[in-house]
Amino acid sequence: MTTSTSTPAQQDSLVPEREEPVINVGVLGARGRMGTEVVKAVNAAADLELVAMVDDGDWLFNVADAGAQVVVDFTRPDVVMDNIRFCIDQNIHCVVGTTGFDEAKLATIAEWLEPKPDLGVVIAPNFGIGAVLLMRFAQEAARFFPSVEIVELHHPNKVDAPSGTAVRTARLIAAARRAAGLPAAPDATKEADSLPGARGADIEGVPVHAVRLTGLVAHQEVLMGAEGETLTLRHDSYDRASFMPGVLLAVREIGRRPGLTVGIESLLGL
Ligand SMILES: NC(=O)C1=CN([C@@H]2O[C@H](COP(=O)(O)OP(=O)(O)OC[C@H]3O[C@@H](n4cnc5c(N)ncnc54)[C@H](O)[C@@H]3O)[C@@H](O)[C@H]2O)C=CC1
Ligand SMILES: O=C(O)C1=N[C@H](C(=O)O)C[C@H](O)C1
Repeated sequence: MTTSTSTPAQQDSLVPEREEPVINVGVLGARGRMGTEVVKAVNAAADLELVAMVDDGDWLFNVADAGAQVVVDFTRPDVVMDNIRFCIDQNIHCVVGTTGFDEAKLATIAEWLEPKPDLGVVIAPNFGIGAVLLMRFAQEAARFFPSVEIVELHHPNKVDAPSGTAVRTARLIAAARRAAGLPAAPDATKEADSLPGARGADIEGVPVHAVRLTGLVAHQEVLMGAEGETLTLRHDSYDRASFMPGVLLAVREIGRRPGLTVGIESLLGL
């Protein structure tokens, strides 16, 4: 069903030591690239029970009927809000890897959660531990470098561009720069003599470039420059198994984290 060569132990490297009751898990987007990997990882985890696999055209109520306590969503940006609404209505915790969230959508989800104080939604643009660390390192370094650009590189079937990770990284860098009193690079992507698009997308003053290439999975570089030196931070996901420890951590933790959590940094103790 998948091409991953990782072992269950590798996929479950953040498994807790303590004994916990089994958690019933439903997967939305179960036949997709990520959903397939999640199904495999949940099946390999002794403390998780896969109770429902739902894909496009399937009956969404299957997850509720099957008694899912946590749903994992890797679907599409245009359907994920409806899925989250459904899960909240059904009192099911939601771990969401699907991309495409802006502040307005996050605020809507927080509103939906208000009357359900015990329910949790975790939305993470990237569940890869290395990618989360890259974002943190980029934030740390941002105030020391006047120039910064992001290059994200993915498989050619990716639905969105730029990636959710690149958008979040750019916003975190921009916030760190503002906090340090650095100016946003003025019109960083709009040089007078450039072909439109040649300087990438402008996200809060950070140019973001998206590469789509057969052979790639998910990769990101943050390039920072100062007089006479550059710093390059790079992360590579060569296999979708790399996202699974983060996904399983969120599935196990969400019952203890009511409300909306964006990113898995807090779950990792960062
Ligand atoms: N947060 C993270 O760590 C990661 C996030 N992603 C994101 O996850 C999303 C999915 O990526 P892939 O798995 O590569 O896409 P994919 O296209 O392989 O899979 C999406 C699946 O969702 C299904 N689907 C569509 N509408 C549905 C609905 N209403 N209900 C249930 N299933 C539905 C599709 O039929 C498909 O099987 C994208 O937004 C991607 O950016 C991908 C990798 C890692
Ligand atoms: O679609 C993908 O593949 C990925 N999507 C996420 C994103 O948009 O950031 C995470 C990772 O980059 C893989």
